[in-house]
Amino acid sequence: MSEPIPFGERLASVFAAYGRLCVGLDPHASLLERWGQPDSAEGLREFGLRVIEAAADRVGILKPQIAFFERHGAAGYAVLERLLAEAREAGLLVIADVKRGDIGTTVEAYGEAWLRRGSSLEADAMTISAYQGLGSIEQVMAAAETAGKGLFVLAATSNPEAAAIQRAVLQQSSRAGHTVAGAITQGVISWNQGRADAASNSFGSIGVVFGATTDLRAAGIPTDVDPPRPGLPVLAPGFGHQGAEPGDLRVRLGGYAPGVIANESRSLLSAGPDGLADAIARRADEYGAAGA
Ligand SMILES: O=C(O)c1cc(=O)[nH]c(=O)n1[C@@H]1O[C@H](COP(=O)(O)O)[C@@H](O)[C@H]1O
Repeated sequence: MSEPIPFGERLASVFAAYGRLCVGLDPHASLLERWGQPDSAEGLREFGLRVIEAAADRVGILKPQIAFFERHGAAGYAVLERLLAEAREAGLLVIADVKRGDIGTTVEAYGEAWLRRGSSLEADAMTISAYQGLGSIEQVMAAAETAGKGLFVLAATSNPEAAAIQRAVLQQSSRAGHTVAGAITQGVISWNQGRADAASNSFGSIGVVFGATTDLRAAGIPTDVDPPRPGLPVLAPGFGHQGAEPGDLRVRLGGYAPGVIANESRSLLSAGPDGLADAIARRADEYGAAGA
């Protein structure tokens, strides 16, 4: 196998070619109905193929939400395998939104499922939870980098219920006094900075998830900071349906803005199969016009 290109480098190329919009592949039952598709594996396949067709060459990043495929059991996973392969063949950077996490040895198996080169579920990156401690996912962070893959660690998510836990202040640890969200963010930044080739990379390969609607300062993540070096990839859902707009990006994300992947799912998918390509192109232009 050829030497993999680091995920952070691939992300930088995608930003340069297409900007930061990421199309969310979230086949909600209500959307399948609106698209005239059955709520079945066949419906998922048709829906997914149309989304990939509309996204390819208009944006550079696709985020399938795995729950909507898991609803259909093995048949849903079979469709997902095909869609992941089609999307990657179409040149899209694919972030599998799986939100996995567990003790170290088990979470390593999740990493192999979604990020191992040649796996039937191979994606370019996955979302992951550090609720069992950032140390529990270190092996996956290392394995992802070796394979040229990325990870997005949940830090300050977009759902309002998250605040009580994510804003809690650590009592004991080298990051005592930081919020949970702040400590995870700093841990990921430090990890990227500790890589041998950190200085030559524009982006690290390990990123975080910040909700675009989240008050990051209140979550203990100051945004009036110089962008970290290497840059921190930030998966930011919450644009579109959840209320954030392209023009808000710099204000909300501050020094983290350069690494932001702006995910939109329902706001784009609700344009239906016929209007989707135009909706994606229009929205990609809006991010560009907002200097975002
Ligand atoms: O990790 C995620 O992608 C995620 C994190 C988060 O904090 N909030 C959030 O909405 N998401 C996901 O982002 C997508 C948002 O969808 P829309 O609200 O329809 O744009 C869904 O797939 C969510 O599961």
